[in-house]
Amino acid sequence: MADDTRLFHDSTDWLDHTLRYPSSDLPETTIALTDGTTVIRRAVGVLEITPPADRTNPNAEKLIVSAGVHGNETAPIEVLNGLVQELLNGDWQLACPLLLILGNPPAMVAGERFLEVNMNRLFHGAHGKPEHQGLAEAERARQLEGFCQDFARNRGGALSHYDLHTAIRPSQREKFALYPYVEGREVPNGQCAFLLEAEVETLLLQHRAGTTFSSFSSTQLGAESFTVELGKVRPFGQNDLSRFTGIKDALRRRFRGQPASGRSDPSLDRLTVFEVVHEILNTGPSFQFHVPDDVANFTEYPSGTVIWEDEKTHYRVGAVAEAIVFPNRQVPVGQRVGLLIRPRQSAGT
Ligand SMILES: O=C(O)CCC(=O)N[C@@H](CCC(=O)O)C(=O)O
Ligand SMILES: [Zn+2]
Repeated sequence: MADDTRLFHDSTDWLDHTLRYPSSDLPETTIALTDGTTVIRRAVGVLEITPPADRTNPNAEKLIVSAGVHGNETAPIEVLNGLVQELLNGDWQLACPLLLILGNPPAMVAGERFLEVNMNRLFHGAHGKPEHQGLAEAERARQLEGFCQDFARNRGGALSHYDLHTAIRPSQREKFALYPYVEGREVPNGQCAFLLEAEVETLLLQHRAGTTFSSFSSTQLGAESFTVELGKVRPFGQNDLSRFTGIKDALRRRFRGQPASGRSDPSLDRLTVFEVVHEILNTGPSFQFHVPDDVANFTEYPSGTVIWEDEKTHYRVGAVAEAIVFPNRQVPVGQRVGLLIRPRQSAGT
């Protein structure tokens, strides 16, 4: 068992510490576990954990895992905190470098998606835009980018980033991942197998680079990055964590450097792949969104349905039915109101 009092002071664990000191600029603190693993608390809610130099890293990788970029998406935060506690308890040994992030501590305390501005639109340099100057969430996004850049530069191994979320709406597909757009990139089979191991059976291919955390890490750091939606938003303590054992077990397996489970390649057929056809943006005062507020993610609309309109345009579903993901009319002008998607069409179809 580690002496984690220097890391977490008077708090019971990492999450408790993060919620007690959400906006504090605490100095960096380092401890060594009895097995030689180094744990650095780089900032509130940010741990960089490195196994001893003589330990093998069988999967030759390093991992960034983030949760709580939206403060009210609590289940993945609880999952990550549980894994940290297991490691500090000495339940298992770490094989690869980790950067673990609880993204937006003040919003976590408030139980809100964000306080001033949606932090998952502030990456990839967007934190530097004039309209975001002085906002705490922009400063946090800039700080997190810096930690990720240092980690990518200083630690060896192939980099993956999993940014864990839960969705506002119910979903016809409970768990799904989004693969940020990087020109020419194909999802590696090993990543597909990992998603399936985590019980994530649906993958959505983005159609252009954005300002999300996963888009930043894939484009700027060359990581294999995914935003992973694991269920529905609920307050701390109200999550049924038995619905999150897939991701917890799969991450623990990677942290320990164990080989992927023995599923053979044909199992990859179980992954259903969608592509984004159209990103709906709030175009301003005349914007009308015709999708009801309570519609579930992946609800399908037949060809010809008018989805949104404004004084200049109306958008109709094309020749093939399209499904809605992340419908949310409560976003500022210029931001995403939803994504329209359809099953990926293979080349030639
Ligand atoms: O349920 C919702 O409407 C939002 C859930 C969520 O936070 N999703 C992410 C997806 C990011 C991506 O496109 O990779 C977000 O909206 O930031
Ligand atoms: Zn989210």
